[in-house]
Amino acid sequence: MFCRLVEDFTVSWRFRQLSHNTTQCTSTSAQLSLSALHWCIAASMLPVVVVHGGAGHIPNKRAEFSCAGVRAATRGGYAVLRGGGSAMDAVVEAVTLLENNPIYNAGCGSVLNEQGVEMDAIVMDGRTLASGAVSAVKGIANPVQLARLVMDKTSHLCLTADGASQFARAMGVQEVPEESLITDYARMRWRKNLDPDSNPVECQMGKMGTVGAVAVDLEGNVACATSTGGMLNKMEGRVGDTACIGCGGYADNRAGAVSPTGHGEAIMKVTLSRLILFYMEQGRSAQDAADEALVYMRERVQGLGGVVVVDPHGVWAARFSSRQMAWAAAQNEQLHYGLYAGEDFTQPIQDPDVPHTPSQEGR
Ligand SMILES: NC(=O)C[C@H](N)C(=O)O
Repeated sequence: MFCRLVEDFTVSWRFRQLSHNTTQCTSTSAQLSLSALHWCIAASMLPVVVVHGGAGHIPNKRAEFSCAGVRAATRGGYAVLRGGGSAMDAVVEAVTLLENNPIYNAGCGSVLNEQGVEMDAIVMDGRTLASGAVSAVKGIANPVQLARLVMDKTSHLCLTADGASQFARAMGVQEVPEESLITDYARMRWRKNLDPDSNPVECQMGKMGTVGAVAVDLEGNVACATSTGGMLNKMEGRVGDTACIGCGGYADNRAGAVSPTGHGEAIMKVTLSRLILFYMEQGRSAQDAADEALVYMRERVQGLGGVVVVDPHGVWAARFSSRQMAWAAAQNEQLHYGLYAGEDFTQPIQDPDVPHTPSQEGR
């Protein structure tokens, strides 16, 4: 509807130029006020969804699967938005698809600790600042959907461990056998990590794989969702950044939305998601705010990670300080994606997914 409106004003492609230099508006033939112009520019950039599949060091053999998965999840989230769905519906859809994909450290594919799989997830709605989270939850396929139920059906922000499981049962969420969430790869990494010769930092970096999404819908509402199995070999009951508001995600229609990935304890120390939105409130772009916060996290607490960010007008960024982060974004019927710093490949969203070899694969 918004796009059609922009066309009705017959200003077509010039809006793209004008979005970079609004002072040119005096030369446009359309008689629009500056605020109407800004509104139309913003509307022409909506909807948008940006997804990540975890920051870290992704083994070459898994890189293309990781990239294909974020592209598929982005298409899923974008279809929801194009059908008039809310930003919240879109991020939950995208993260559900990623939780169901065994390549990531979330839902099926989660890393193991001594207790098996313990998962964290969060959602946040930028319209009202409503949020829901679960931590150390076991035996369910889609923690992100349980987090949404916490938001929608309780007066609390976070439920943990057994309490979260009881709530899931009360809500009729189907329990799944733990075995169905454990992949051979997760088992292999767990065993390798127990090896006295293993390097725990390397093990962690090889299996980050948290998933997350941010979106702006046609109404200009923002939302975020993040889901993870956490850190390999974490202590039983460890609550990571993902379940903590302002750390593992934040969304506010007045500023934007963020979903992070990386070393959870570092993310929590700098409240990474809220820090990025704070920088945006000070006037920084999504990209500059993300870069500044990631530098701060590296310098202040030696933490590496990555983020996807949107502002309410649909300006987005996917940034990371780790070696890689699989990410994808959809906007204006274009799919963007990348894995290494500086990559931004594009293809029309309706084109069939073509397996793509990341440019630096094999390094
Ligand atoms: N892979 C990750 O991003 C891990 C997650 N942030 C955690 O610490 O639980």
